[in-house]
Amino acid sequence: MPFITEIKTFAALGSGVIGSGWVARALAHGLDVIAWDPAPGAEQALRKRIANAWPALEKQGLAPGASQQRLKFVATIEECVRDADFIQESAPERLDLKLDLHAKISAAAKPNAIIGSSTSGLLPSEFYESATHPERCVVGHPFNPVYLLPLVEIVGGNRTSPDAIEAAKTFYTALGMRPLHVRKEVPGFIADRLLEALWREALHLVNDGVATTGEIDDAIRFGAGLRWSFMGTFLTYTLAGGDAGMRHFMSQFGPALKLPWTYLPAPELTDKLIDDVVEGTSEQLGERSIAALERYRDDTLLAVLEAVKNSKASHGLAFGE
Ligand SMILES: NC(=O)C1=CN([C@@H]2O[C@H](COP(=O)(O)OP(=O)(O)OC[C@H]3O[C@@H](n4cnc5c(N)ncnc54)[C@H](O)[C@@H]3O)[C@@H](O)[C@H]2O)C=CC1
Ligand SMILES: C[N+](C)(C)CC(=O)CC(=O)[O-]
Repeated sequence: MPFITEIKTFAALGSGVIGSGWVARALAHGLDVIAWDPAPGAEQALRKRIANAWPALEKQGLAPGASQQRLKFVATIEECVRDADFIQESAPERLDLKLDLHAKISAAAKPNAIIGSSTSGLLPSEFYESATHPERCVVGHPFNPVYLLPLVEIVGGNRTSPDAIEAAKTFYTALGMRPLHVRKEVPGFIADRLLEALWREALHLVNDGVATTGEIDDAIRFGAGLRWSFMGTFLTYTLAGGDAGMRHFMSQFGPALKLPWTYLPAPELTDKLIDDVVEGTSEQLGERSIAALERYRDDTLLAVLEAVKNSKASHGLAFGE
């Protein structure tokens, strides 16, 4: 039986920070949404969060027929998923809770409706262990705020079908997102593995009295953070190697990885690792020269700076705040 890819009804289980973000995105894309959350007052809190997100979604542009009125809040898991074409779970990050919840969700859902979990890093093979039709179960890990940030990491478990990954990609793309298939099932996936490393170091810096949280945030938001909005670390460091690119960068700064700059153990800088990094970034460069990519970087940085400045001014803030 083919998976459902024409989605009219979206089910959201768990309507906290992330669940409400999914609901807002789905409503803005003109879907009917059914939500469930066991907390007292959850419906009111959800509707308040959506109303708060709506002006940004209106600025971005709503799909025809999009309306906050198309949200229905129900009292049981079964009512939430029974008629859904796509199901997204955003419950607390606890393995036992998700294991139990997915056994119930998948038993009550249409057998060919894709089920996605927002988990930040738990393994789908583990929490979909008791699921009915586990071949349609995936991770769809979003980023906060879910209704604006495009990235969604898609991860399959050991029983997920490749067609389910494709169906999830199709749906998330239709929701205006940028799916990234994480091909190996590893804890933390790709993005949180990176973010957690930064987070761990930031906490060490605070703990050691090196910097305040504000100073650390300044170190990110006035430097690499601006670059990261449009260029990842590998291409950024390719440019940091000058005309000689990544190979020069690796020979100059590679040894610093062995200095105690961070508390994380560094990988062995084997020839294979260097070659893989050089080849990967060469592929990313494509036909573009370093100079052309520098112009792209500079133009984009200026545009981002201008955008950040204008947006802050409209909120009564100076650029340096
Ligand atoms: N907060 C973040 O920055 C991000 C979180 N995530 C993931 O999204 C998921 C949800 O996290 P948040 O929204 O941040 O948490 P949250 O605490 O804001 O919301 C969790 C919601 O789940 C509800 N809940 C409690 N027990 C439940 C159950 N048995 N079944 C269904 N819902 C239940 C709670 O009432 C609450 O409304 C987690 O798996 C988390 O790892 C993913 C990306 C980013
Ligand atoms: C802190 N976190 C692990 C929940 C963060 C995420 O999963 C993604 C994000 O929005 O940064």
